[in-house]
Amino acid sequence: MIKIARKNLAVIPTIFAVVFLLLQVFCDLYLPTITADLIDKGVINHDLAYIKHEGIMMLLVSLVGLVAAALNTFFASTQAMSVGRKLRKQVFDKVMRFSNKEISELGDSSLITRSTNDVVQVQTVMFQTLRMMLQSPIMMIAAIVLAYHRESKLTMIFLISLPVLAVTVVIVMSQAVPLFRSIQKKTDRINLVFREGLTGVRVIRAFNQDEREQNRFNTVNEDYTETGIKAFTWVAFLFPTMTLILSLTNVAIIWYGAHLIANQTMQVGNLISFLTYAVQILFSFMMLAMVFVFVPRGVASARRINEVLDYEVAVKDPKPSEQLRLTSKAPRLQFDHVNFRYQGAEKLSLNNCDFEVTSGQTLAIIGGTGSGKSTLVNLIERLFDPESGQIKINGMPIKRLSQHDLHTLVSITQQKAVLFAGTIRSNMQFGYPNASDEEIWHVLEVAQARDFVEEAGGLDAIVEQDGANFSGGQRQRLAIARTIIKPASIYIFDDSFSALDFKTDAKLRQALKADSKLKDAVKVIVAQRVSTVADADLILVLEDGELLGKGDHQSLKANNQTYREIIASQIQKGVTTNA
Ligand SMILES: Nc1ncnc2c1ncn2[C@@H]1O[C@H](COP(=O)(O)OP(=O)(O)OP(=O)(O)O)[C@@H](O)[C@H]1O
Repeated sequence: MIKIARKNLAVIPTIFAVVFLLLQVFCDLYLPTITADLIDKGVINHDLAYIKHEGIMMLLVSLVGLVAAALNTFFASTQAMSVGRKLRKQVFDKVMRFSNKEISELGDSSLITRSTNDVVQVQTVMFQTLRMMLQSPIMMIAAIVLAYHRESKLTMIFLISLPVLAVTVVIVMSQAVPLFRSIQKKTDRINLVFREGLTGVRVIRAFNQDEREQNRFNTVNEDYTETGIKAFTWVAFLFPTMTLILSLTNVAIIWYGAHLIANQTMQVGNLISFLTYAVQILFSFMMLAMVFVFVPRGVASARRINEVLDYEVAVKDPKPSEQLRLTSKAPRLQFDHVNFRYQGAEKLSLNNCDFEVTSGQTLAIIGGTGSGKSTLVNLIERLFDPESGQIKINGMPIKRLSQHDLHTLVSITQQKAVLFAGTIRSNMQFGYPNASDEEIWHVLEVAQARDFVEEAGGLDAIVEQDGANFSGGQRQRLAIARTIIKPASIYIFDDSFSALDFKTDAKLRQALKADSKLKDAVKVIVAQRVSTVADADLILVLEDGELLGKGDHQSLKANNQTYREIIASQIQKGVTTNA
């Protein structure tokens, strides 16, 4: 929490918040002194001028206290909101640098909770620190000193009431704080189940598993609710108990004070101001107890946020001194004996992968499911680094390029087409912000998407979240258009043609080949169908991470058993058209 405060609180507004707080505390503490004087010197002596003077003074002090409280609240709340804004941005920026590995380790639902709920908890603690947490101890100590100064004998009552209050707070907090901590984890769990239910809603219905999912959600929801009720029951118990102690303390002060007045060892004004100090002391104690409810929750949240911010990302940029600069050489992609294994896996997912493709060439990767095709293309994008071997683009090891430069060189259509809520134009400009309408229509035409985009209403047609208002094949074509609108050296299409019918697949590949912008680039096509890869310059045949064949269609057909088997299986199924 301290780390977050140090990094994110602006100095000047924080100082203002503290200064106004101190001013407010001073005014609050000064008021009982004026009251005592007003009664003891003004009322008892029937001195009207003094009463008037002290009355105006009280009014002024109250007014200053009020303005100071308002200004403290203003600075405390704007600072707390600003800390929240900064933290959300920092978490978002960090998550943008995460690869799948980091996201799956931390969990995407948990990341959402951390950037929303946890940030709100930290924000609340920041506000309360600048408002109450500083105010309560200062007020309490100063009020005890002033009360002692007014009437030392009466202060003895606090020797009983304050320890009783402290014991009550400790008992309640020892029960409530662990419960509040576990609420955070349970929020993650609710988000996870809710999210799975949302994204998998069609599958759940198709398998008639609605009831099972509802029960699963009910279980986590009830667990969360029960924990919340238990935690707040403890808090609910705390406040009436504290109010009772406060009232009993007041009764004791009045009772003992009345005796002292009767014995003429104390004045009435002193008793009244002492009572005000007593309320301030006990009220500050209650506020401090409140802070003890929020602080542990906030600290737990701050820890969860720091865990994200301090998370060591596996793929890092090279040191500036080791970084290579981008050059405008003819594109070339090389895999130099690359081995790759997923974390914790026994087997290599890519074994001794070695090939080279140059400017204008098309590399195709074919193989069964789980053979390592996506792994290979993800390595080009540096979603993860190889265990051994090197990947080079334009002769430069990609590990020595900044990720920004690498992503400038590579443009990819992922296996699952991802579109963003907006319009067709905004989705296309995501690939190339300066793209003109003319350029957008051109790539839509190459990607065989022109017809359905025109039908949908042109470039301003709405794209819903995840592209939900387009079919799987249409989404893929839009994703392909977005990939090729970006100027790059290497274009990767990871199984991007799978949802297209044969005719569209063939037309799209032909248009890609004929496109002048892509002419000199290296094209990498991942596919399951032989017809999609047949006209590539180099075809890699993968099976279980092993590179079983390398060559063009004719040579593989003549010499490679696995490739022949793939062709045979597709002819049997009637899949190939021109193999
Ligand atoms: N994140 C991951 N963690 C661990 N293992 C993984 C991960 N992703 C993939 N694998 C494993 O690596 C192997 C290769 O997977 P990859 O996704 O590259 O296959 P693919 O050829 O693209 O398959 P498909 O055609 O079904 O997409 C598979 O055995 C898979 O189980």
